[in-house]
Amino acid sequence: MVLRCIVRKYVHRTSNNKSLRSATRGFTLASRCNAPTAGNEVAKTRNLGIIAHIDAGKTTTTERMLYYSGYTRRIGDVDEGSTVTDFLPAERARGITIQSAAISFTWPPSGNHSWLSGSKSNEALSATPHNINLIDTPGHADFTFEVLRSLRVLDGAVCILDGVAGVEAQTEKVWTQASTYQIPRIIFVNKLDRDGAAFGWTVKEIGARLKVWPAVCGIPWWSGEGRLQGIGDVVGLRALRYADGGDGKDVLPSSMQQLEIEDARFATELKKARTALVELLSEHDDIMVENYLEADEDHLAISVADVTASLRRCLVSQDPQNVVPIFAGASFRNVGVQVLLDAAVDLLPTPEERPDSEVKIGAARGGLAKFLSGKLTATTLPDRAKSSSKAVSKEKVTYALQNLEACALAFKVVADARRGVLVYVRVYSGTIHRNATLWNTNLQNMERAQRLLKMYANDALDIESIPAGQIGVIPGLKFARTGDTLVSYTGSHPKSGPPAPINALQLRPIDVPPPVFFVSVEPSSLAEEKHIKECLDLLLREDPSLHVSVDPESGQTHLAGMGEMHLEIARDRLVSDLKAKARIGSIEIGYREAVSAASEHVTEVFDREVSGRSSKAAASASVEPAGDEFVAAQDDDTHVFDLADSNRLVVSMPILDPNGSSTSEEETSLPEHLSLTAILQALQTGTSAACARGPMHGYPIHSTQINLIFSPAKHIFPNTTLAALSSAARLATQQALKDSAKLTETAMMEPVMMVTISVDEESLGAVVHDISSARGGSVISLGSEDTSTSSSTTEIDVNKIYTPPDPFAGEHFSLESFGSSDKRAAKQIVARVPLKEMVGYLRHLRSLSKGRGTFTMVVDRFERMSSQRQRVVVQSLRGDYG
Ligand SMILES: Nc1nc2c(ncn2[C@@H]2O[C@H](COP(=O)(O)OP(=O)(O)OP(=O)(O)O)[C@@H](O)[C@H]2O)c(=O)[nH]1
Repeated sequence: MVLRCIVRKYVHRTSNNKSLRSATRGFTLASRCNAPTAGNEVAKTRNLGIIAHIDAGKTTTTERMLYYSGYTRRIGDVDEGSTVTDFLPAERARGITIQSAAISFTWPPSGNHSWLSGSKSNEALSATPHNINLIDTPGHADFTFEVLRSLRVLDGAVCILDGVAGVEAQTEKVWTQASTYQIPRIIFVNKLDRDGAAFGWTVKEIGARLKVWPAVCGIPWWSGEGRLQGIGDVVGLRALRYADGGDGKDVLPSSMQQLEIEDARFATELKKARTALVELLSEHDDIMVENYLEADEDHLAISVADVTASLRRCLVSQDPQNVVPIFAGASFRNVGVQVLLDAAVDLLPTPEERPDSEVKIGAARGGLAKFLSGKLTATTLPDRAKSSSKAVSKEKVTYALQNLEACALAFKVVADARRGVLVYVRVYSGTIHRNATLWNTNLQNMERAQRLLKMYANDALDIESIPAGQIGVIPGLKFARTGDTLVSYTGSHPKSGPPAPINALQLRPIDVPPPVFFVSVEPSSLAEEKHIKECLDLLLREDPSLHVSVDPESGQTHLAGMGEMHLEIARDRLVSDLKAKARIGSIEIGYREAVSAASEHVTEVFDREVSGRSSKAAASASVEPAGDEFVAAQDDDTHVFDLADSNRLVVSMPILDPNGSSTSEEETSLPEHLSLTAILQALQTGTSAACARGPMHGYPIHSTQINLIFSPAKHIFPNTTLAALSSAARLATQQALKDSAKLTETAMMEPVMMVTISVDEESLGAVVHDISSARGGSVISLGSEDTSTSSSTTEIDVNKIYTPPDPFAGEHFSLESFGSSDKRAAKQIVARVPLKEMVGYLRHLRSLSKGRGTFTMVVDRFERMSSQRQRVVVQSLRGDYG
C-alpha cells in the first residue's frame, strides 16, 4: 500500500519514466561489470567486526563461522572454554572476550561454493569465495576503548543481539560508536531457541532505540511447541529447516509452494515479510521502485538479486545508515549462521567502498586520499614552516609521496605464548613486503618486518606481502605498539626515517581516555624487578589504555587503567600469563591534584654524571591553575602543548628558526647537537614526569599550566644533553608545584562518570532515588528510548515497523502494547555520578531491580572535590575512619 503511494509519487516525479528504466538497467549492468573478478583481491575482502552487548553470543557465533568455513573441525564451546577466539587463559576462565582476536577465513569455502546446494544464483557475491578478516570485539563496558580501537579498522560489522534481552545498554553504546566511524551494520537476533525469545519485540526495539529502520530479512520458524526449527529467508522466499540437534550443516530448503503444504501459516507470514521488505526498501532506494514496476507491482516477483542489490545500496551508500538488515537464528543451536555469513559477503562493503580514512599530520587532519595526492599538507603547514628555510615545499612533498610504498596501522599487539609478540596491521595504501623496513611515525624509530603472517583460527601462514585493504600480522617487532602508524618508504634514512610530512603521518588516531583506577605493583624480590618491567612494557604495547608510572619518592610502580575489570585482567595477565612474580595492591581510585595558586618562577640546575659523562642543564618554571579560556600568544616565541590530564605546557623562548639559529641579535643560537624540536620534546617529557605526582597527596597533577622560560644563554651549557634538559625541566616544575602548594593547598579532583542505567519501570523510582541521594549523583535525563544515546536523527514510527508475531514470548512482550506499557529494561537514567560511589554498583543495582538492571559508564570529567568530601576521602585513604 505504502509502495503504491511511492510509485505514484515516483512516476509523477519522473517526466520520462522509460528513460529512467533504461538508466536503471545501465546501473545494474555497470554494477555487474564492477563485480569482483578472480584477480580483484580487495573486492573479495570483507574486514568485519562483531559487536554486541556482553553475552549476546559473539564468541559462540564466531566459532560456528570458523567451523562452517572449514577452519576448525569441531565447534568450540564458550562454556567449556574451548573456543578459538577467546584465547587468553583469563578470557577462557571468565567466558568473556577481552582482546580482539583477528582471524581470517574464506566464505563460502573454496571448492564448495554454496553451503546449500543448488540454492544460489551465480550472480550473488556469496556464490564465490571471499576472504573474511574477522575481528571479535569485547562486549564489557570496561573495554570500550578496545572496541573503538578495533572499530576503526573495520569496513562493516555484524551486531549480535540476544533475542530474549533485546537491545541492551552496551549495544546502544557500541552502535553509536560504529555510527561515528560510519560503519555499515547488519543485525543478527540470536538465542531465538531460548524460552521467552521475542523476535518481533526486539525488531521494534531496534527501530525505537537504535533509531534505524529494520529491514527484516530473516524470521524465526518455530514449531507448534515453540522449538526453533529453522528460519524463513525473506529475501530468497524460502524456508530453511535445520536438522534437530545437528551441527547446522544439514539444512533442508523449502520453496514457497512446498511451504504452503508444510506450514501454510508460516508461508503467509513469509510473504508478509517480503512485502514489508520491498516496501521499506522502496522508501530508501529509487531503484527498488523501478524493480517493483518492472515486476508488475508484485512484491514477491522481484528477484533475489534485485532485493539483495537494493539492501547493499542502502548499506554501502547511506550515511547515516537508516536501514539495517535483520537476520534471525540461534548460534548455540547452529541455526542461521551460514545465512548471516552470506549476508556479510553480499551486503557489507569492500575496503574500496569505504569513505576516505582519517589521518593526522601534526595539527592537520584530513583524508588519506587527500594526503596521498599532496593536497592535505600543502594547505595545512603552519605559516612559520612555510616561510622558513626548512619549509617543506610542495615539490618536495610530491616527490616524497612518490616514494611511499605503504602505510599501515598497527591496530593490535598481542604477546602470543607460542609465536611471541604479534603486531596485527591493517594496510591502508600500497603493499607491505616481507623484509620491508617500517618507520614508526609515533615512536620515530625503524624496524624490519622479517616475516609476515596471515592468521587462520589456530594456524598462521607465512605470506610474502600484505596489500592495501588487508589485515595481516608482523611477528618479531620489538617496539611497535597498538595504535602506531607504520610506513614503508623507499630510501628511508635509518635514523631520521622518511622525509616530512610522511614521518609524521598518523592513521586514524584516537584519543586514549584517562585512567581512573590504579594498583601498585611491587616485585616480590629485587631479582624480579627487570622481568616485571619487561612484562609491564609488553602490557603497555598491547593496551595503550593502561598507564605505568613510577613514584620518584617511594619508587613504587603504579599500573592505572579504565575500570576495575580492566585492571583485574591486566593483573591476571601479568601474574598468570606473563609469570611476573609481583605483589599487586588492591584496586584504588585514581584521584588527581590541581594547583590552586600561581607560583613564582623558580630556576633549577641539573648537574650530574650520567653514564660516566657529566651533563648539565637548567630550567625556569612556574605553575598556575589552567583556565579554560587560554588564548595562546600569537608571537613566534611561544610554544604551547596540551599534556595529559588537561595540563598545559607553555614554553617561552627567544625567536629561533627551525635550525635553532637566533633571529635576534641579542640572543644565543642553539648548539649544533641540539635541535629545536628535540629540545621542545625533552621539555615536554620532563614536565610530564613532574606532573605524575602532586605535592600534597601524590596523585597526578590535573588542570595545571606549567610555564617554562627557555633561553639558550642561561639554560644550556657546553655539556648539556637532552636528558639533562628534561631532568632540569622536571626539577623546576616539581619545585614550582611545591611552592604553589605552600601558598594554597592543592585541591583534590575526582573522576565523575557519565552513567547510563537501564531498568524496568517498576524499579525506576528506587534507582533514581539511590543515585541522587545516596550516591550524590545528578540525574541528567530520565525516560524511555527517546533518551537513547544513538547518534542517528532518523525519526522512526515503531507502528510502521513490520514484525512477525511472537507466539512464545510471554505476556510482557505483547507487540500491540510496545511503547506504551511495561517493558523490559526500557527506562533509561542518564546521570553524572562520582566514580567512588559507583564502585561495586552492579550488585546494588541488581538488588534494586530484581536482577534486571544494567548500566554502562564512561569518564565524563575530573571535578574538584568539596573540602568536606576531600576530607572524607583522605581520611579513608589513611585508614582513619574516626
Ligand atoms: N540458548 C542459547 N544460548 C546461547 C546462544 N548463543 C550463545 N549462547 C550462550 O550465551 C552465553 C554467552 O555466549 P558468548 O558467545 O560467550 O557471548 P559473547 O557475546 O562472546 O560474550 P563476551 O565475550 O563476554 O562479550 C554462553 O553461555 C553461550 O553458550 C544461543 O543461540 N542460544
